[in-house]
Amino acid sequence: MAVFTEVSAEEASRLLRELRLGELRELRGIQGGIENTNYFVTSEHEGQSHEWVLTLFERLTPAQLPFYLYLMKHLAQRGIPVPDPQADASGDVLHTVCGKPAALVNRLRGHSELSPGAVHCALVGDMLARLHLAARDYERQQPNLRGLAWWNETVPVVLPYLDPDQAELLRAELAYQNHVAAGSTYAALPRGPIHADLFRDNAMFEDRATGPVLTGFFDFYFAGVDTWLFDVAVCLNDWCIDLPTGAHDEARAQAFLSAYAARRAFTAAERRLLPAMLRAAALRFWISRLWDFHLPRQAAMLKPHDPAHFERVLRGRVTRPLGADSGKFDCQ
Ligand SMILES: Nc1ncnc2c1ncn2[C@@H]1O[C@H](COP(=O)(O)OP(=O)(O)OP(=O)(O)O)[C@@H](O)[C@H]1O
Ligand SMILES: N[C@@H](CCO)C(=O)O
Repeated sequence: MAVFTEVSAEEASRLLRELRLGELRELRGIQGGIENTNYFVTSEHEGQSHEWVLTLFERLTPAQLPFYLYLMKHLAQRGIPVPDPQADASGDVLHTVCGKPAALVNRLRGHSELSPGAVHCALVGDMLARLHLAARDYERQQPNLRGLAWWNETVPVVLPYLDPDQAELLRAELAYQNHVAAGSTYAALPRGPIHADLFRDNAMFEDRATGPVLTGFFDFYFAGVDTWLFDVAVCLNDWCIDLPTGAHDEARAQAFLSAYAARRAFTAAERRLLPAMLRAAALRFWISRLWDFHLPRQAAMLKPHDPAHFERVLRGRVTRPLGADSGKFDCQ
């Protein structure tokens, strides 16, 4: 469980009172997650029970948080199923709990699908395109704080922990990504607010008689303004791979891309840079996992993610680009 800060029932009750959400009935630390402290909260208001998620932000600052919280509100108001941050009497959605910046959002129904099929990937592709389009008129600006500038800063910090072969791959890939980002095709990529961390464990589904239904995306705390293609690549590298090997699953990748493109057609620049962005997305999570693994923080119980997984994914994206097996890949 990633509980970095213990929240008492008194603290949680105080927040519920401030937000006029009724009486605390249950407070439970959440297993999973490595960035923030999360609790499930149940409140009772006028005889009705309500489920919430309380997040205490451990690394993000109060200056960075309004971008994420108001983005979630913006999307929720446009019908994208995402948690809606609850406001106090003066309309503020950023609160303080145990001296930390905190937010309370509605709990999404359903469960994560950790072994997705093509049908789940298509639902995610469709909703991701809807999210990109719905966020176009979001006015706050904040870059992807885990983008190229952060990779350039962090690679020298993690390099001393790597063997020569890994260090060579990391240095070479970073140089390649700096080169790609300096080019005119990259400059032509459409951009806007992106989720930037939309892994299998950041979406919920409900199983209905007619098939799975996507009940929402959550964990927007790595969102930022960046290329839409980077978001697409992050999803392809997680939802549409065989986890043990990191290899693409072409049926799932095709389902994801076709559903996305049915909502928003990919541009010529996007089609050209998809292989490079798949490498960028693998590099991003290899670096952050190396950083979390070798420079860990204190937590009541914390399982860092395995960095070797994204080293494997990156090697795969370099040596076997998407479509290499079938000879063709369609993201029209
Ligand atoms: N709004 C929500 N509705 C339902 N469940 C949620 C919600 N927010 C968080 N959870 C649950 O809490 C768990 C941890 O949350 P989350 O993934 O946001 O952790 P984190 O530490 O903030 O981020 P990360 O995934 O980046 O490590 C999730 O796997 C999910 O089960
Ligand atoms: N999704 C990330 C963790 C949170 O950023 C990973 O799997 O490394």
